Amino acid sequence: RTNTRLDPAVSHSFVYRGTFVHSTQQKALQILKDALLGVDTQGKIAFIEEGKELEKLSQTFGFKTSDITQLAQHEFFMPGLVDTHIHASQYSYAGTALDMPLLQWLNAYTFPVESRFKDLEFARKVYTQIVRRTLRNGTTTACYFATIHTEASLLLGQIANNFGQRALVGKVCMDRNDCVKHYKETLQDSQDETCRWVLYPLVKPVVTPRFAPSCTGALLEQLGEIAKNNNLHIQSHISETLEEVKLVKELFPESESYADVYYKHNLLTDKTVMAHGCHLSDEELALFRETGASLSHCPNSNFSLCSGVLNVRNVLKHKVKLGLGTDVAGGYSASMLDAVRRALDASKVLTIQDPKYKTLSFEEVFRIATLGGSQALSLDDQTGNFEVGKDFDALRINVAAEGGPIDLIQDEEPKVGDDRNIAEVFVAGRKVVPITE
Ligand SMILES: Nc1nc2[nH]cnc2c(=O)[nH]1
Ligand SMILES: [Zn+2]
Repeated sequence: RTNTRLDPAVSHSFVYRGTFVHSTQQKALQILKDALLGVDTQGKIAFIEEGKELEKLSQTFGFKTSDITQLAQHEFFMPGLVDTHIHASQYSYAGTALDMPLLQWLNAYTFPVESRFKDLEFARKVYTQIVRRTLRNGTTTACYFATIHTEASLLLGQIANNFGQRALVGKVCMDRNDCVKHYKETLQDSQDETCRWVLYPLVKPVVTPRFAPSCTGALLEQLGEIAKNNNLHIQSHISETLEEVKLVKELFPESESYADVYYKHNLLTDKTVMAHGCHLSDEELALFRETGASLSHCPNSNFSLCSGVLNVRNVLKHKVKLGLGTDVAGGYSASMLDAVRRALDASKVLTIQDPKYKTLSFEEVFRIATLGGSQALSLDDQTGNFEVGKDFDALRINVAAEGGPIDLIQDEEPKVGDDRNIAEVFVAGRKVVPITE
């Protein structure tokens, strides 16, 4: 299917004036009032400067005052949210089946549902719904797990691209599954199928060993090779539960730690994102730092499956790159704003357990959900904040949205909103929400 809406030739340059909120390396939350932001025909940020520079900017970039869209008092732009870990294939049962710990949950619910993605019509239905839902919730970049089925995984990439969502899409690899015996593949198939990929402007492949217990050492070895030879992104799970850590110790007795299993197979690189990491040791975090690998914090999932609580302060202390993830359907919500709230809750749990633990501020979590996520996915040269030269991935927030969840009482009050406050979503300068098809 061709989609003229996504043809770069039809996009126009534009300018907004008003409040812009984003994160930088120096400041967790920077609020730019009365700023002018221009987007070029390639969807990139051409300038972001103070309103008083209007004269100079309009001359340099050749726009008229009448070309500027003025934001209202109760509106602002923020960077798009980056979901660093989400299972698109598990969306059909999100919000159910959270009554077991991880390893039982995988066998009882996950593997049987994922087996169904051999059926492309089922895949199309679920994948269309998850892309629409996450876009409406402000996820401009998603790092997806699909299933072991290549055709369906390619379809997910096509759907994300057609709706205009930036995405990494992973065909899941697993050659070990003793519980749902037909839901696995041979080593050779896993390898060959991983190498089949169609390129879209917004969508890239990500090498995806499910996690160490689903893979033989030989498969991990091959996937590490493929990633290295093609300079590909890598994603998996690590140290989500204690039971899983114990299992990995038994399956890979020659490795010093869970992180060492991935490290030995060349799967910890500066383009790797590992989900969870709740039970990683300081030595393992140091290995992440050394290799440039990152973590995806998925607090809703960690609470829902009673897996653990990630000590984010300790991760940041080790200077490991960190993003936020929904981990649908271990996490019951596909909303990154939910992930933000749960990340704050997780941090407060640690403070309740130890009053000396410094709770994360909402500014810090905002940064992890935007700039942090882009760094965790090694996409921070393209997205994550409003720096000149990056793509314009942005949410137009209306604090006083009609039918929204909050009331404006005093102008400056910080408030917690939800998807009803997300009026418009832009990816690479294209308006992708409201969805027009
Ligand atoms: N939460 C979660 N953890 C996993 N570990 C291996 N597979 C999965 C999965 O599908 N979800
Ligand atoms: Zn997961």
